[in-house]
Amino acid sequence: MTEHTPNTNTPETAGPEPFEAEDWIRTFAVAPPEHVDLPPHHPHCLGCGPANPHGHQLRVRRDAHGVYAHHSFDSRHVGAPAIAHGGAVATVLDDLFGFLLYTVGELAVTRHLAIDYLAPVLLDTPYTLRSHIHSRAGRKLHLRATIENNHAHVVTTATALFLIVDIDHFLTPRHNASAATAPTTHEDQQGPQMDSP
Ligand SMILES: CCCCCCCCCCCC(=O)SCCNC(=O)CCNC(=O)[C@H](O)C(C)(C)COP(=O)(O)OP(=O)(O)OC[C@H]1O[C@@H](n2cnc3c(N)ncnc32)[C@H](O)[C@@H]1OP(=O)(O)O
Repeated sequence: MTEHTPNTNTPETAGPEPFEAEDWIRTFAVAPPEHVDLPPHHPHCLGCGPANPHGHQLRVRRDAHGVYAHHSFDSRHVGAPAIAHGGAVATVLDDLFGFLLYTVGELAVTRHLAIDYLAPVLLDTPYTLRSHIHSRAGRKLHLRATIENNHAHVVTTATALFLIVDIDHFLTPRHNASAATAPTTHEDQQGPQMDSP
């Protein structure tokens, strides 16, 4: 059995401030104006936190259709040479989806995220990211997003299922994690099973 060794890459940055969830949820009370930067999810958010030097510091605005951002990946996000790592692209898209919550006015979290990498996302290259709500059914928000280059070519598309949660989801995350140790996944219900060795 391999002994677990601690991650030594922990950055020496200040950790998040005490979680001010009540303040954060209040920002949902008012529909934000269009074409003005929306507030980050919180200052240290990996996707959009301005105080996270290792994050993407995404700046997102609302328009009539949903939300959008102009963004470039850089050498911190490299996967194959000169190409953004697929996980970095997924991070940014997941976070972009999280900004649609300002247009919903309710809290929600990612349950399912699917990405089609249609063409490489190049480093140091400007892209426009767009996201909108495709449909809503009760707690289920079905979301869509694209990444487009300056020649109007769509290089990535994504869909997500976000589920509306109440504020307790964020106030008691450890409780929620232990409560979900044996979840039924959608694949359990519908998808193919891995063969046993
Ligand atoms: C405050 C400041 C910070 C707030 C900051 C917000 C920042 C956003 C940042 C970006 C977003 C993130 O990274 S969010 C972080 C990453 N995500 C997470 O940590 C979420 C972890 N997962 C969970 O905690 C849980 O699974 C929940 C809460 C998502 C769902 O649990 P649940 O409430 O028990 O839901 P469950 O009953 O299983 O499913 C609800 C319904 O959805 C359906 N359903 C479930 N999965 C699927 C699926 N793949 N495809 C279709 N349908 C599905 C079920 O069949 C069911 O339908 P029916 O029977 O009802 O019809």
